[in-house]
Amino acid sequence: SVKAVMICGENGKFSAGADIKGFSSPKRRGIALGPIVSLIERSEKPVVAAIEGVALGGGLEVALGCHYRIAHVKARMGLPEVTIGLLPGAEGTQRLPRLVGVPAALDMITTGKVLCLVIPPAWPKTHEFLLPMYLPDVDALFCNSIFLPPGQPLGPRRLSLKPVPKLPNMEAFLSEALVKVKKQAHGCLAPELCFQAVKAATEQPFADGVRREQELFNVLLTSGQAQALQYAFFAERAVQKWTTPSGASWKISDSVSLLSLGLGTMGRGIVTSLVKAKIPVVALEQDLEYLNMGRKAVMFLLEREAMKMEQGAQTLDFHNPARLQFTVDFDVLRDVDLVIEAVFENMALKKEIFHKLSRICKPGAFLCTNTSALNINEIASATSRPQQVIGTHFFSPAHVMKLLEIIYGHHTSPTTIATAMQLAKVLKKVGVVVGNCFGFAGNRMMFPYAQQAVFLLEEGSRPEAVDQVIEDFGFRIGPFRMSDLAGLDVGTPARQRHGHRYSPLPDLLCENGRFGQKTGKGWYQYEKAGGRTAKPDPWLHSFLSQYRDTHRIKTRFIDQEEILERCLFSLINEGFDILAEGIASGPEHLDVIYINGYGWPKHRGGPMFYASTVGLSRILAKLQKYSEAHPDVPGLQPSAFLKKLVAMGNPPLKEWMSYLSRPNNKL
Ligand SMILES: CCCCCCC/C=C/C(=O)SCCNC(=O)CCNC(=O)[C@H](O)C(C)(C)COP(=O)(O)OP(=O)(O)OC[C@H]1O[C@@H](n2cnc3c(N)ncnc32)[C@H](O)[C@@H]1OP(=O)(O)O
Repeated sequence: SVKAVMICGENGKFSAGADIKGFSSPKRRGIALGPIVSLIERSEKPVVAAIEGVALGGGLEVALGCHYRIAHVKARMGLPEVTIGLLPGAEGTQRLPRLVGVPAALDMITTGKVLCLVIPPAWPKTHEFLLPMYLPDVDALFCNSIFLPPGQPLGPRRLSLKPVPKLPNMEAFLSEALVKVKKQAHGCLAPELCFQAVKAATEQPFADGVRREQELFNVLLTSGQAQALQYAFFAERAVQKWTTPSGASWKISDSVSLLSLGLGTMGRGIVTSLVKAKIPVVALEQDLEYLNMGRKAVMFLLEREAMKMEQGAQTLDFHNPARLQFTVDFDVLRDVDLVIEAVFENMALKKEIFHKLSRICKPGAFLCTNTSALNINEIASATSRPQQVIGTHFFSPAHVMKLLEIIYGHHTSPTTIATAMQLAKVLKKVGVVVGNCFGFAGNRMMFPYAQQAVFLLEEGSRPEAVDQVIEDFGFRIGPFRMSDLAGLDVGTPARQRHGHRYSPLPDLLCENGRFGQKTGKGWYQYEKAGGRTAKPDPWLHSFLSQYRDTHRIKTRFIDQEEILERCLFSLINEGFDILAEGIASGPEHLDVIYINGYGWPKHRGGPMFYASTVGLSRILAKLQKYSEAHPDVPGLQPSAFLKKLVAMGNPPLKEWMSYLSRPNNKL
């Protein structure tokens, strides 16, 4: 007597797909979702997927096996398997191209992007709750009637029986698409295998395509990259859970007002990011000329962001003074709830400003500093409310980069930490709480990495060789291209001495007017000042030779292994010290910082996860070897904590912190 079946989710969500934890569980072995989807499709009774909230991964694949799909206007759909190192392994790579065509299916499957419904303006508003599923750029077949026509044969509704829509130039299209996929993958395997699975749909009958999908799925399932990406998925969520026994919290509501102080590069990005999050913001500068320059730059950024959004400028509402105001009048400080200071990186200046803030701001206001390295306690000491002072280290460009490093000082209260974490959440950033030390967690680990890169040049390597190795590893940009981009005159504390070997090379380049891209010359040469295309520079090569001759440094050939290990293992080594000192509360925190703030390739899981896959004993042995060969080079002497973990038999990453006796009392 059943007429039709409707599959729906619970609590406003259709399905987030397979349980990601299960992929590494032995219980999962042998269970497959594809045959269940096929069974649904073969049903003699019509089956409808009613999609509300998210339909992701295996969830969307179930919907693709149904004969009809209807969706709530706010539904979000996607096949994000590629982001966790897999492919849609429940026949999704074969059904989706049959439904939406190869270009749209390839785009969804190889990027994992999650799509919202785009409702054509002409559609009646009366059916707001359940609308036919409609995705942008998609074949009209995707829009189904919400009424099941009685007695309609189900054959044409079974996607597996449909042909993949032809393209006039399929072969050319696929070769171009593969080039694009490889370029964007930066060494990650899953996008290319996703591509291969969709390609199979264009070449083979459904059943053969499914077999190919399974083969490729199994390759990915057992790959280290899938494990790294799944670890990163859970690590990102774990580090954002910050609670205190007292349950300290702070809500950012519409009535809260924030002030950003300083409209340099960082301040501009911070203001843009606050406006994007719809938080009322006042932008304050000390000087009218800087204010006007800053205003122009912020407006430019906001116009660009608005263009990317569906309803554009209207949604951001940034011409409304109640939402965004520019001023040089420090009196506005009296009314704001939270200040983010982003002035020049200079302790005396920051202290002067914090003293002023502390005098003018209302007693409850939180005072955040966007320093990237300076001592939070010293900044807080200039105020009468050190408990409300905290570091909020944004990464450039601040309206794009996902990381917010949150640094608590000696006196910072739990409520202040909770506030900064809440700020990160509202800004859709990943907030990671760390302790106070020079460079905090992220930059402190970056210093030895940058230092090693320069030492390698002294010893015989070239910027392009070092960058190539690091980029082949998966970083988007190597240390020298990055240095040229940021500007060589932007203080990299890699030049600090502390009684160890120090390389003056970056300073010498600055003395020669080579500040990087902005002057058209740095570690590389560029087509013009401000140019972006880095070319190896013969001038630099002969400068390096002369430098080595002057200092009687014997040039030697440095292989790729040494470049990679000295740069990355010194960074990881510093990470072990940071953990031992309680600056970060776990290796996951350092990994999330590196993936979201420093371009560490996600498919390698972050530096500490990578260390666990390389093996701690190997890392220790290599550090010992390099530090013996270069006893004067800082950053290569193995961390005591690393040695301890090796002595304890190389325990798994999740147990590392249990080998430390000093618990971190704030986190
Ligand atoms: C039976 C055999 C099956 C074989 C199937 C083969 C093919 C199928 C493959 C897949 O389906 S792979 C999974 C694809 N799905 C995803 O990648 C979705 C991942 N999740 C998200 O994108 C987001 O979590 C969300 C669903 C959009 C919700 O985001 P929101 O910001 O609202 O909350 P979160 O903090 O992210 O998540 C809450 C909570 O839920 C956990 N979680 C979410 N999705 C999954 C999942 N797919 N598996 C396991 N756990 C998941 C997440 O970790 C959070 O947990 P807690 O931190 O609160 O413990």
